[in-house]
Amino acid sequence: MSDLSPEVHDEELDAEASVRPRRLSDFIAQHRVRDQLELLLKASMGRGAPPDHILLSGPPGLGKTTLANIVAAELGTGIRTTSGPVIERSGDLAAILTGLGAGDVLFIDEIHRIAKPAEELLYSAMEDFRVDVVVGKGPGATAIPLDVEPFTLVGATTRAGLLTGPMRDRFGFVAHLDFYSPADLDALLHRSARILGVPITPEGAAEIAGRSRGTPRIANRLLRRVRDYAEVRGDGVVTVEIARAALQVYDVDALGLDRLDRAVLRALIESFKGGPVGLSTLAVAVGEQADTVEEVCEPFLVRAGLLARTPRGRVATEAGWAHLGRTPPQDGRSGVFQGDLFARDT
Ligand SMILES: Nc1ncnc2c1ncn2[C@@H]1O[C@H](COP(=O)(O)OP(=O)(O)OP(=O)(O)O)[C@@H](O)[C@H]1O
Ligand SMILES: [Mg+2]
Repeated sequence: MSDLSPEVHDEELDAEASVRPRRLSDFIAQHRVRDQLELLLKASMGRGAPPDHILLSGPPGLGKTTLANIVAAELGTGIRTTSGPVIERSGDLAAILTGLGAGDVLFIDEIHRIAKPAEELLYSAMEDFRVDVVVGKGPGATAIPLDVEPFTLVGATTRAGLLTGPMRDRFGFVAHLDFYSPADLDALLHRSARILGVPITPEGAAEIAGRSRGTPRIANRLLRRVRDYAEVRGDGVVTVEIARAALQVYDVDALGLDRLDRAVLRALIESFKGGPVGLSTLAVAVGEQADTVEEVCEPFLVRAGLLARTPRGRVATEAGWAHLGRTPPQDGRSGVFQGDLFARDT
């Protein structure tokens, strides 16, 4: 996995923990979501009842897990963490639900990947704070109703579109996290550098911020890599020169694209003449899972205006061609995206 992938590396968990904000006031940017959450939490504490269930969606590394933990910290309650793919049988989920304390937060990561029977059990728990556990099989099976303490479900998903309607409807608060601006990431880098004890100049921080693909996790990761470089090849201070030299070593280009992003763009342009080409074909061309290309590379390539998703497939934009230093063919047959009416972000 590359340095720019927003997914978590194992050895990274400790490093992330040290800079992870604990309270809402430490959470950088995303002001709208922050304000809305603050209202929701304060109102519920005033009433002495747990807040509505909360759904957090957005690309990897933007702060969903961080916010889930912040919700519990602000409420002063316990938090139980699990994830969709882990809950295979509804019995697993029933055990978790009945073990919750009053007012606890249940955090289910990747909630779109929860198995169907467990999902149905979750409906009644979310709505009525009770679950029916079926014991036995066939005609002799009986449903035993069990009470669940009032709790708040915090669900996180990178693919809100994959959630079923009934599931989405049961969340009283839905927040979508968006990519961070370079200025936000700049503030985040200064905060992380302070916590890690890394001396950094304003220009050094700005250079890293601009190449972090709008993603806090990547900004923090690049900061750690640049710090390594500064300590080994410099005097420990992260300056703009050090940041540039280090990011070159780590193969991060001026827009923050990494090797896989560039491979996707290059395949699209060089192998498929700019598209349109289907996602799975494109994924095979770069030797990656379609999911990874769709969830990790594409959101950023689309946001950077280099690639567009159309009903006919993926196409490179003019900026995409230009980023690879190429001009799109002018024969009218190329897939250059001109911003047509049918473009949609699916
Ligand atoms: N708003 C923020 N302010 C400061 N740091 C942040 C913020 N958002 C995220 N981070 C940092 O980025 C890291 C990644 O965030 P987090 O683990 O919450 O992402 P995620 O959305 O849960 O990603 P995934 O979808 O991969 O689970 C955290 O360790 C945290 O340090
Ligand atoms: Mg997470």
